[in-house]
Amino acid sequence: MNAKIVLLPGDGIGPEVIAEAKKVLEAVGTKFDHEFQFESHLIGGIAIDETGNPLPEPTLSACRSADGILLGAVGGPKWDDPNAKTRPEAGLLKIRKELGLFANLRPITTHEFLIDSSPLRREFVEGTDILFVRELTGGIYFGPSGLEKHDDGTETASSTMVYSTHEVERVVRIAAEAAQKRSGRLTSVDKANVLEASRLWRKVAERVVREEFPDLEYDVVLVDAMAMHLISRPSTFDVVVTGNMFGDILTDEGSMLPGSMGLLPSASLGSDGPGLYEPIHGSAPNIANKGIANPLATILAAAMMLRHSLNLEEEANAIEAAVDSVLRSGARTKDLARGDESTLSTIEMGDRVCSELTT
Ligand SMILES: NC(=O)C1=CN([C@@H]2O[C@H](COP(=O)(O)OP(=O)(O)OC[C@H]3O[C@@H](n4cnc5c(N)ncnc54)[C@H](O)[C@@H]3O)[C@@H](O)[C@H]2O)C=CC1
Ligand SMILES: CC(C)CC(=O)C(=O)O
Ligand SMILES: [Mg+2]
Repeated sequence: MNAKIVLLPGDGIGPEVIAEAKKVLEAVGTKFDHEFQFESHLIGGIAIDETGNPLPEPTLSACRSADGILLGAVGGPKWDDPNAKTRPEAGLLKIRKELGLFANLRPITTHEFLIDSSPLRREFVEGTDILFVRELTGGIYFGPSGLEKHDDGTETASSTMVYSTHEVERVVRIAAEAAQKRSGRLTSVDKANVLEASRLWRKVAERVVREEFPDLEYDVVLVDAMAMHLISRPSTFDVVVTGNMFGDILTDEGSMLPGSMGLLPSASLGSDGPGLYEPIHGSAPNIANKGIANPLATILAAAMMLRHSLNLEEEANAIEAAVDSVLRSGARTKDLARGDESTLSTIEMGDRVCSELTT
């Protein structure tokens, strides 16, 4: 197959992990006889530096005509000035919105061969296999916001959580369909005891499940309690659907179940057009340019791209199997190593996955 893949390396460790994922995609292309054409474009802080815009028009139009989009990460202290006209993160929010990518799939699975990399005790972590479905183009990251300056020099700022019936319906359907294909359990997470937007979320989610997916085992959990249950009984969850900010926070927390943010990929999907695939982590400025970032989340995001956007299931499985086998062999980047275990660099880890694929 011929496919155009747009790479958006971004900032910090973004270019380092994207380089490894590209290498793995090239290895898969050679193994399965595909022609992947790669085009790199600007997003985030580097795009602000070069064009003044965190999502320049050429980037957006290249993405619109792509078969799949793979993103590293955006942001960093260089662009953190609260008085700046724009921020790197605005580019990421805008591309998600412009491409209509309302459903963000974030799988969290633990494996026997990685259990010792988790900071949590084995008995809590074992058997975890959760698919988070995070709403991605609504909620508090997209509602009206403002900053008011007062005469006495103080300020008032606001960010508003807004959800409409349609936004909840469509993401709950995606989650419910995924649950039907898995263990048939769906949990919706909200803060309906306090937030009006969550009360609408809960009402709509319950109706969609009752009317369209009556066979699912369905429950609702408040987000604060979910933060606890995610650690104390993660293996009891199957598919979890939640709003934009709650999903963002809970999945970073959930990354400690397998042991590192550097392991978790994500797929952002809309009703049509290309999907966008990225690790769940950010630009990790504290480890950028040191050659120690874990590239596996981005490599696994590339596998999700092959599966969901290019319909290449066998190729996606091959990447996932190669990653499993490399980890099973004991290979660890610094984030996963315990004690004085020896560690691989970002590039060495990418190389190990490639050679596993080609043997
Ligand atoms: N999707 C994106 O582009 C995202 C961007 N950000 C941005 O990233 C910047 C840094 O944010 P942080 O809060 O520090 O979150 P972060 O996710 O970049 O890093 C959190 C911690 O995890 C570690 N980490 C992250 N990815 C890793 C990897 N692949 N291998 C090994 N260790 C890894 C980092 O070293 C750090 O200690 C900010 O500007 C933030 O806005 C944050 C989250 C998502
Ligand atoms: C806009 C992003 C920085 C939000 C985020 O942290 C994420 O999508 O994981
Ligand atoms: Mg996040």
